[in-house]
Amino acid sequence: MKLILNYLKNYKKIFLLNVISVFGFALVELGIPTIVARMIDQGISNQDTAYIWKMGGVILVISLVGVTGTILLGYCCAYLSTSVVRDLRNDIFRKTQTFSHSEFNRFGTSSLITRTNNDAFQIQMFMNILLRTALMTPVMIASSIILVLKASLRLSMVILATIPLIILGVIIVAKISESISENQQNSLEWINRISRENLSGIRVIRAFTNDNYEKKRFDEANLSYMKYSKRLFKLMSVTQPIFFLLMNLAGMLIYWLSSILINQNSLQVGQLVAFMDYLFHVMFSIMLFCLVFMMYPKAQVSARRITKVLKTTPSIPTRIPGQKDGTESGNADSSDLDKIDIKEVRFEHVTFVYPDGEEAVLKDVSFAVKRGETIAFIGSTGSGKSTLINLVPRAYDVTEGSVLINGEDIRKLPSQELRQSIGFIPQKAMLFGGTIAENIRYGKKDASMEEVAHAAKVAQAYDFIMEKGGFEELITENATNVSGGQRQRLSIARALVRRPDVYIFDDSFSALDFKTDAKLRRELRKETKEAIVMIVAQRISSIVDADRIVVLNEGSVVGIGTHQELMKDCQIYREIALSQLSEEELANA
Ligand SMILES: Nc1ncnc2c1ncn2[C@@H]1O[C@H](COP(=O)(O)OP(=O)(O)OP(=O)(O)O)[C@@H](O)[C@H]1O
Repeated sequence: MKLILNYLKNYKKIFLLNVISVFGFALVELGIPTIVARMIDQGISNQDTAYIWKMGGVILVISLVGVTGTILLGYCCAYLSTSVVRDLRNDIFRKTQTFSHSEFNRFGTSSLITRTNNDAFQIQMFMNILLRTALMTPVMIASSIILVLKASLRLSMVILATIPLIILGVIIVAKISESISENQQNSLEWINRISRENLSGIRVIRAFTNDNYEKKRFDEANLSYMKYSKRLFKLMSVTQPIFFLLMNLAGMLIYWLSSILINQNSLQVGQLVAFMDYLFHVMFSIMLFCLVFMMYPKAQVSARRITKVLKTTPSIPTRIPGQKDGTESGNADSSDLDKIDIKEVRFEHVTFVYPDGEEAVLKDVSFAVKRGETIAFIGSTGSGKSTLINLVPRAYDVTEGSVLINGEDIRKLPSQELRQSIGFIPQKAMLFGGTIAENIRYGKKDASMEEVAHAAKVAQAYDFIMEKGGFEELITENATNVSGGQRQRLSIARALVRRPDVYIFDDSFSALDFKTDAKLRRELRKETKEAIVMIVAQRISSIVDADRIVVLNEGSVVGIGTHQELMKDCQIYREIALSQLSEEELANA
């Protein structure tokens, strides 16, 4: 509720219109029965045709006001609920943009998608009902009760006795449905996760003929969602008939009492008709109120899940261009950000433990690299190479020790400005939907066509781009129309076009053939002469000519030096090298 009110504040005028239309609607709904009662008791009983015509005219005018009010109410509700949910989705999206890897790991991608889409939709549905009924229901209930009391005190007792029963029932139903709704949302998250994995991993699933296994996994999640949805529907299907039964019983009691009162001449037929109308309005308003109450737990669960995202403080402050801090919205481009002129990257006794991990993945790592130098990292899988280079763009912050940029602790530098000066080529090349040119320009939004083409040439991507039909060729979803090696070369071009101070290649040449790898490195050397180059590689041939090679073993540095120095002094490096190249090849390296 607090979440909705916070966002509603931005739409005060429409909200006011919403309130006015609610009162208009209530006036019409309650005014007509009073006039009908008069028509019966004064017009029909006395056969006063003129009076009947006059009252008929009043009913027509009031009905027209009612139609206008209803249309206006519908418009305001739709406008407010869709606008608030759009703002909410934007804020969730902007907030997640400020998250560091730790927050992404904590929430999980599927959960963030469910919160942005489904939870926000639940809020929209709830708001739509809430805005229609939250104001109208109390107005209708209060006015109807006053009118009912005025019409007949004795008959009113029946209604007044029924209301507490209904309210008690609603509270019980709301309590029961809250936990069911929470489980239902969690099941939906589960379905989303399996769907995502299945759609993106379809090739692996097929290759391992695990279609049936995946089907079972999906069925399980789907069944769980169905189980909780069924429970909610069952609850509703029991609640509604009981409510109507209660309403009919009250109606029967009123008719019975009325017959006695009419016989005693203490009630007129017109009054009874109006009374039944008011009774209907009281009950109907309470029913709408019940609906809000029943939807409330579900919306509350969604609001709680969304608030959790919005209230999360990123462990590494990230300023999105145009935003003053991590929460405000902004539309500025990354080119509006200043760049940090990086001249040196230094690791001093760096130890790192993942937020959800127990053991240190990096232990007391120290090295330095300056402009114009290439530093490479090698080691067995899981030795901590990717973790190490991810500390440079502040995907995570160190646990102990420090990473220094130009002698200053990285934690004191604004992360976005720092990232502006880094060209990161991840282990798993990621391309976006759009043209090849757009994908390369992702590194520099205002890059000219010459710059794009040059980057593609250096990355050895130009020839295959031409063969594919040029830079305007579309990359399909999940980049299925380019091979693994082509994907890597495009993501290298994307970093090159940026001309950053620091290049970070995380095993980015692994899918290239030896010839292309060698040619690419030759071209890269010319391009990155003035920059800091950090390369993670599995292949010795990719790093032999680096100025310095850091050998990692279980998170610790076991050797630093040139290829020749390490061949002499580092046992682990020698073993890796000899497992890949012959003595002769190594001697010529
Ligand atoms: N997000 C994470 N949370 C917890 N532990 C992680 C996370 N990412 C990696 N690790 C662990 O950290 C260790 C180092 O992983 P890292 O990816 O840095 O190794 P690597 O040397 O790059 O391996 P590879 O050559 O296979 O890519 C591994 O034991 C891995 O399981």
